[in-house]
Amino acid sequence: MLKIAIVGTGKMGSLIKETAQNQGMEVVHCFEKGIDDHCMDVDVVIDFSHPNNLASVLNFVKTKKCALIYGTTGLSENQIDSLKQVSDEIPLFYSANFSYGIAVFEQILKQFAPLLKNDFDMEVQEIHHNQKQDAPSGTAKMLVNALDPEDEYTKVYGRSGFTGKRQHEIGIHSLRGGTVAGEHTVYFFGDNETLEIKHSANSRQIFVNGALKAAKFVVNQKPGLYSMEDMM
Ligand SMILES: NC(=O)C1=CN([C@@H]2O[C@H](COP(=O)(O)OP(=O)(O)OC[C@H]3O[C@@H](n4cnc5c(N)ncnc54)[C@H](OP(=O)(O)O)[C@@H]3O)[C@@H](O)[C@H]2O)C=CC1
Ligand SMILES: O=C(O)C1=N[C@H](C(=O)O)C[C@H](O)C1
Repeated sequence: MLKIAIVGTGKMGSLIKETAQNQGMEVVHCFEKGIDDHCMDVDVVIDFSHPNNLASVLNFVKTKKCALIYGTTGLSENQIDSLKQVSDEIPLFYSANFSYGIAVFEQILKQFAPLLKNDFDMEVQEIHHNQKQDAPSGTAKMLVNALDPEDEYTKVYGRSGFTGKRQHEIGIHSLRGGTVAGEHTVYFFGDNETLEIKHSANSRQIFVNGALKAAKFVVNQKPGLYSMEDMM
C-alpha cells in the first residue's frame, strides 16, 4: 500500500486526502505548514500548499530519500532552482498543472506555435477563483514556455538551459473571481483572423487525479525530474 504524506490542508490537500483514501492509499500525515516529523515512514510526499513550505519539504525528502509530487505554484526563480536540484537525489514529479487536458494543450502548442508565431501575436489569459494567492498562474507561465521556449519564462519552467536575455514578449492576463477552478486561453491574433485554444477545469478533481496517478508512477522511478509528458 502506497504511503503518502500531504503538505497543505486547503482546497487541494483535503481533496487529495479524501481521494487517496478512497483509492486505498495510506495517508500517513497531513501537514498544514511544512513537514516537522522526521520519524514518518512514507513513500511519497505530495505538496499543494505554499512556497514558504518548500525548504522543510526539500529537507525532509532528501533525508528520507522518498519521492516528491510538487504542485504548488508561485515559487521564485531561486526556489525553482533548489526544487529542481533535489531531483539529483530523489524522483521529483513537478507540474504547474496535473490535468490531462493541459498536458495535451502544452503538446499542441509546442507542435503548432512554430507555424503561427511569425505572423500572429500570442497572448495568454488565465481566470481563477478569488482565493488564489499567486498571479500569473503557474500554468500560464508553462504555456508561455510551450509557445516560445526562448521567452523569459523558459528560465523558470524550461527543461533545458537558458542562455538568452530576451524580453518577455507574450502577454499574460490574469482575472480573479468567484469559484472558477481554472481557465486558460491562448490567443493567436493575426491579420483579420483570430485562433484561440481554451482549457476549462470544471473541478479540482482533475488535478487531484493527475497528482495521485503521478504518485503511483514516480514511486518506481530512479532519481530525476518527471513531468506530465513522461506519463502520457
Ligand atoms: N499543479 C496543479 O495542478 C495545481 C496547483 N495548485 C496550487 O496548489 C497550491 C494550493 O492550492 P489550494 O489548495 O487551492 O490553496 P488553499 O489556499 O486552499 O490551501 C493552501 C495551503 O497552504 C497553506 N498556506 C497558506 N499560506 C501559507 C504560508 N504563508 N505559509 C505556509 N503555508 C501556507 C494553507 O494553510 P492555512 O489554511 O492555514 O493558511 C493551506 O494548508 C497553490 O499554489 C495552487 O496554485 C492548485 C491546483 C492545481
Ligand atoms: O490555484 C489554483 O487553483 C490553480 N493553480 C494552478 C496554477 O497556478 O496554474 C493550476 C490550476 O490552474 C489551479
